[in-house]
Amino acid sequence: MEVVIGPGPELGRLAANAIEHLVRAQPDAVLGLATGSSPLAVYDELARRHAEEGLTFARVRAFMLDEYVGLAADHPERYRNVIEREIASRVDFAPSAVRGPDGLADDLVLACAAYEEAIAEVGGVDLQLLGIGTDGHIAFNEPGSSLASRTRIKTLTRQTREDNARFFGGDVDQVPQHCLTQGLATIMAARHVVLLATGRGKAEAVHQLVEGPVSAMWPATILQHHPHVTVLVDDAAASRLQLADYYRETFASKPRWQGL
Ligand SMILES: N[C@@H]1[C@@H](O)[C@H](O)[C@@H](COP(=O)(O)O)O[C@@H]1O
Repeated sequence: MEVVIGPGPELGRLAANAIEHLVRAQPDAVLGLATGSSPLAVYDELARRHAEEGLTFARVRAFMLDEYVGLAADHPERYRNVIEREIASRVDFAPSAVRGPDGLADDLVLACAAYEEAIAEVGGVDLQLLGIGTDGHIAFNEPGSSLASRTRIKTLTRQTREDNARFFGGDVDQVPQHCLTQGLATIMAARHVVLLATGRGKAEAVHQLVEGPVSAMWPATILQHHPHVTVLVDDAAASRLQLADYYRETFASKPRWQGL
């Protein structure tokens, strides 16, 4: 696990570099897209590079991490619409190149199985962007999630619904209770995981992710078993890291050709 500590915009550029490097080398790469505020700097940078530097996503396929159950098709906070707004509409993905779990399916169990199959059919995710919840969840894998889980229905914790209420006019009751989410094993199958976290609210989750014992109580800790994880954090999110100085020193002396 590589930990990079730096200012927010720099983190966005580093993640965008990794994506650009992948997409230029492999134009039909498969990206994993995350919602939430953490990846927004990355999406802004990718949109800029598309507009100004000709970075193209014309052959890229993309899979979303998760989706609320039951939000109307045109609800602005439905993750499918969020991804459309924040990135898909700003670059040149082919129509239907971006897929997400169907939170409006009549048969949600079947929809989850179909989603796993769709990811497998394209050969899996090459680079997965991730945020992290204050309780250590990734995608919507709440504490207690099976470390071997696959895409399935989950119930959101009160904490997550309160954290996300800001997107629903501050009203926690408007935040759905259920979601469909890639499982921890689904995420672990991605070939490179790039996780972004900023702000003091994420400091404990980041500490557990990087330095805590692997435990379903902090689901993100499963990433310690992944061979290629990049954790991009600002000073505030890094403030509880015991080995912060070592991570800083390591990154400062890293050969630039190595990339992330
Ligand atoms: N399902 C999403 C997660 O994928 C995201 O990582 C988390 C953190 O969001 P933010 O980046 O806004 O703090 O929020 C939601 O719960």
